[in-house]
Amino acid sequence: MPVRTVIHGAGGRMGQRLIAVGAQDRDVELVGAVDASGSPKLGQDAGELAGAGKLALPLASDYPDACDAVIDFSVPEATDALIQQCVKRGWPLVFATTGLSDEQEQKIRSAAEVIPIVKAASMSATVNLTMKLTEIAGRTLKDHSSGVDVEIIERHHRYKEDSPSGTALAFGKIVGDAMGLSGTTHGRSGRPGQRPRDEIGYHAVRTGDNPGEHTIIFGLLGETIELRVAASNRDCYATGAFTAAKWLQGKPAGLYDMQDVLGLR
Ligand SMILES: NC(=O)C1=CN([C@@H]2O[C@H](COP(=O)(O)OP(=O)(O)OC[C@H]3O[C@@H](n4cnc5c(N)ncnc54)[C@H](OP(=O)(O)O)[C@@H]3O)[C@@H](O)[C@H]2O)C=CC1
Ligand SMILES: O=C(O)C1=N[C@H](C(=O)O)C[C@H](O)C1
Repeated sequence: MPVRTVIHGAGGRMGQRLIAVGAQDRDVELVGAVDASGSPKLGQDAGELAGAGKLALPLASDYPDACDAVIDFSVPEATDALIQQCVKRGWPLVFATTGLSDEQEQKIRSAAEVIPIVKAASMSATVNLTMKLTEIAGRTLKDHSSGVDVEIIERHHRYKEDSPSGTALAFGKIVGDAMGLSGTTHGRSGRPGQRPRDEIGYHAVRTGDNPGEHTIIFGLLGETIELRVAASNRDCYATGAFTAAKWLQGKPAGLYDMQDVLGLR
């Protein structure tokens, strides 16, 4: 049976790609396209809006009566209402929105005591594989005699509102845990002095229509290793989100991530 899926944030850049990718997937049935109650796009056919042809699925601010999973790519402010719905109805949730407050993060953790949730800053398979490689690099280089400087550069489109990206922060957490680095700096200017050893530097670039690119630099004395992963369009995130929605079927309540979905744990 196809996984009956609701897309939350269906009118957005990612939402439209989810509609287009989901419409082509025989193991998925799109049963809801939810967007903000004030959106001027409400009532439009989600398939036509996504350039995927008519799907008889109007963009709406409310949910259908039944579904097997909700996939969310929206805004942090929508988190409360979204998780209330999912918890009330017992619906599994794939949560992809980034830039949450600590309070919103806590609400997701509480909801995961009741329903199964996959939450990941990136749904892309190659980004998640790069996270595994980053962990290995961090563990391997942790005690290198020359010292190791870790800098994370992320590039995204001009419309992105949060910074650094959720994925850059996730890379930073992985490398920080692996190497015991506790400090952070965001860009540098003026005369900050010599680079402290225990800090991770984040650099957020915003240009054009870049769908997402991350480089993790491990700088030693005498050599450098860089791990770089780049999307050429948004479909890697959409495909990963549907993989997660299928994986969630029959799972018990809990907070999972794409490392669990992809067997990378
Ligand atoms: N984890 C991952 O793999 C990825 C995560 N992301 C994240 O996904 C999020 C969305 O990105 P993107 O698609 O580019 O952003 P967009 O701004 O294009 O889309 C957000 C959508 O959410 C809608 N929205 C706003 N308020 C609500 C609400 N209360 N209920 C339902 N929908 C609402 C917006 O409607 P309106 O325009 O009318 O306000 C818009 O259609 C970001 O946080 C981004 O970082 C993005 C790509 C990959
Ligand atoms: O806003 C985006 O576009 C993206 N956001 C996510 C993030 O903040 O990490 C994932 C991806 O890089 C695209």
